[in-house]
Amino acid sequence: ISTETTLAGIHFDNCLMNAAGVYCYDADELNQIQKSAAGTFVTKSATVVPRAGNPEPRYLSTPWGSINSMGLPNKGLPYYLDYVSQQQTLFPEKRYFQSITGFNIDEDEALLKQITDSDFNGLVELNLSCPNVPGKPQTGYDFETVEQILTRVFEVYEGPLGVKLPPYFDIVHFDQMAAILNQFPLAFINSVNSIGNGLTIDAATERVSIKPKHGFGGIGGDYIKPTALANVHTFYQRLKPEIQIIGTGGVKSGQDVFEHLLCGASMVQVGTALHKEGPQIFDRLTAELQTIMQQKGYNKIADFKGKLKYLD
Ligand SMILES: C=Cc1c(C(=O)O)[nH]c(=O)[nH]c1=O
Repeated sequence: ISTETTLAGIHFDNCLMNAAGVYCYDADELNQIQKSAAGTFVTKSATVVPRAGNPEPRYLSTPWGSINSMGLPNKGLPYYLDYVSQQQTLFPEKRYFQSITGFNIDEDEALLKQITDSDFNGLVELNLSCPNVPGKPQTGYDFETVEQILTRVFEVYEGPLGVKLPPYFDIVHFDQMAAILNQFPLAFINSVNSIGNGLTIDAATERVSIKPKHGFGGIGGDYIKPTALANVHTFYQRLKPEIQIIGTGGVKSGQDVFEHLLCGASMVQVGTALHKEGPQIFDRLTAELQTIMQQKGYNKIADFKGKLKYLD
């Protein structure tokens, strides 16, 4: 029973990894994912210069998931490129993900040029969906800008690259985004980022849970699994087969992983549940997925990937 997978022609021993933003801020956290049962890791979305992020409290775990308005705290791209370079030397057969996010198209280009000029041999995850930088709109909801960014990106970058997308909620939006994405030689898309600008409150104190943005933040966890599965499956139906899908959102059990794969994901990322349980979650999720596969008579992911059945 194998939970290995292939993405952009690259083999990973396990289809599970962290979601950008969780357990990936610095070398200490990334080392923990590296040592875990995860097949690889993605770094925290890196910006041109380091950022402290938003004031705390900026993250809250709730019974059904999480809310966050981190504000893109990160060590800056050079830090992560150095770390990944070390890991590439230690583990030459492994490939890693570098998440990046510019605040404009020129920053995206600058970040990609830095990666090109480095010895990075992994995959780039261009984050188009950070919901928590006050004053900055969700790029992923601005279709013209997405098209402009991807046009520039593929003029300047040649390595395997995918985009981290926000969740969409409208069939016409799915059609429009798929039509844009299908124009480009993307290695993958990653659906979904947190559902932006949710609000959780504490009835006892009559206050919001987090400090930034009057308590508004990205929602993750159980709350978002139906939305995540719909986005994964919709893009699986609409994108050309060369563009694979990373499924993110609401994963906390082997069944959740199975559901994302059934909807068409080739890789599955874990955020909120990883934050709660720690990197040993990957042992549990892998074992639970293998049990489900065994019960159903599947030996490998290809046996059921994307084979969700309809009732018609
Ligand atoms: C990269 C910024 C993001 C953040 C953040 O740093 O606030 N939180 C998310 O839920 N998703 C993001 O993409």
